[in-house]
Amino acid sequence: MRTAYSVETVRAAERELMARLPEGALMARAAAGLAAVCAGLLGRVYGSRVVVLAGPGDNGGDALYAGARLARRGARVTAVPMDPQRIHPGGLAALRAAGGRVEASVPRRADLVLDGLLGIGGRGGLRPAAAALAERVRADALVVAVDLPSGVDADTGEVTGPAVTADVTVTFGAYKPGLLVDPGASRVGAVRLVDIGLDLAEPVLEALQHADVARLLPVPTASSDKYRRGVVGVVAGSEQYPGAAVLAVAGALRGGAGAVRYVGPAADAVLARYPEVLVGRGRVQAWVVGPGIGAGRAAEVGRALADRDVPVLVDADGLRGLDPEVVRGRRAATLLTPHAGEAAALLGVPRESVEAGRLAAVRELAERYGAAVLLKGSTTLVAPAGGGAVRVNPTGTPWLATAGSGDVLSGLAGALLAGGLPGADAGSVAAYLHGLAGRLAADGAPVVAQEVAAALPAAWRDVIS
Ligand SMILES: NC(=O)C1=CN([C@@H]2O[C@H](COP(=O)(O)OP(=O)(O)OC[C@H]3O[C@@H](n4cnc5c(N)ncnc54)[C@H](OP(=O)(O)O)[C@@H]3O)[C@@H](O)[C@H]2O)[C@@H](O)CC1
Ligand SMILES: Nc1ncnc2c1ncn2[C@@H]1O[C@H](COP(=O)(O)OP(=O)(O)O)[C@@H](O)[C@H]1O
Ligand SMILES: [K+]
Repeated sequence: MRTAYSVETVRAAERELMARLPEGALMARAAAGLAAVCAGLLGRVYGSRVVVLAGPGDNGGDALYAGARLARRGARVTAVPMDPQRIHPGGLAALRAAGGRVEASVPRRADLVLDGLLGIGGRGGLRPAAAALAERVRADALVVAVDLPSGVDADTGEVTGPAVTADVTVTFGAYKPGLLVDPGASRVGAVRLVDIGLDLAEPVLEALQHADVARLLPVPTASSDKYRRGVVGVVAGSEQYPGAAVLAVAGALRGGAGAVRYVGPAADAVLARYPEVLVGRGRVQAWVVGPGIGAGRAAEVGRALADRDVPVLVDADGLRGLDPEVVRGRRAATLLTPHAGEAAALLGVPRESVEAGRLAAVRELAERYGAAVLLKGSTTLVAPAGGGAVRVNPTGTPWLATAGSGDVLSGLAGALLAGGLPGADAGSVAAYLHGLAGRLAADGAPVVAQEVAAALPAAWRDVIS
């Protein structure tokens, strides 16, 4: 599991460690790690041109000390302060002692730019002086962000004004949520973690890895039969959108359900493609309600939710006007799977504010409905019902933004619910496999939803191998 920690937790761990170490030891560790990554990126340090954008706090200090290390190895290092009156004194002295220079404006030529403007102490978008420096960074230089790209909120990934876009981010002690959640995540480039010895408490964000998913996947045993493996009931599709039913069923079959039971007006289309499907109501171990059902089918959603002891996944049209009290009153797991537009409608806010603040939105929905919530999109997030760490999906590809791929995800997550996984596990494991299948199926070219479903067995095998 990859874990990310809040600024508050990182600061507490830093205080605890600093009390036991000589002054400056932590910054020295950070700077040494940063300089080592920069040296690796440069290849040849001697004679290279390095620009240090130096902010007023310790982030600037890290960058200046790293610049000093590179200068000692023969790099031509120029520091440009954001505010000449407020620059890390120790870092500045070290850089000067190593032969580095300080200039008021960004030099025209650089091989590598260190963004040491703001780290975890940054609040809001870059102020004008910092923004002006960041904008002058030449596109042909490698940009290395110190701890995080300046202008990205460390706790949320929000970007509320100008911000740096890095090729590589060297982060210290722990991943911060802002490095893993969009829009911040799109600005970090490759992330390198430098261990500085922090002893961290609870993470606020976590990302499953192959081994975690392999451990969670339900696998049949000698005593399994189709009922024990789990029957998924799929309430999906309409005369207008029969394909949604076929795709949700495809996801459920490929998700390891013992059987799939289809309820709705698209049975002919479903059976033509999947003769193994049962048609009509009956006992199930989880319901998937909503993909492509169209408006005005609230009664069917209500019927599934009223089965309070059976897990239910609600997606797409099923989410319209969903009553928090009904969901909160359930005993079995409920998993809601909105995209940003559907989440915005549930929260009564504009879509843009969900996209700008994805973590806050998914947490708010999980809290309001007392349910696990999977927020789809460029960084899919899954919040558990009772609070606790949010999962961010590390697989996936923008090629998945294709009609019907969300229907496949619903069926897949429904099968995992039927297999006994709790809501947030079912959602995050489904997102992981779905993302991996999307990558395998796309392989750099356009993909359609059916192909994502067809690639699920390959994704599954990849995870357990
Ligand atoms: N924690 C750890 O374990 C370790 C931490 N380390 C390092 O310390 C970094 C944190 O340092 P930090 O606390 O000094 O804050 P930092 O990010 O430099 O920024 C604060 C300054 O920025 C300013 N400012 C704020 N917002 C702004 C804006 N929008 N636009 C412009 N200015 C803005 C703010 O000014 P003010 O708001 O006070 O006017 C203040 O002066 C951390 O990221 C890591 O690199 C490592 O050395 C070792 C281990
Ligand atoms: N930019 C993106 N990057 C990665 N995945 C994305 C992106 N945009 C959408 N997706 C994924 O594509 C799927 C689309 O689902 P959804 O919006 O419900 O579409 P549909 O209703 O047509 O199936 C989701 O799994 C979502 O996470
Ligand atoms: K930075």
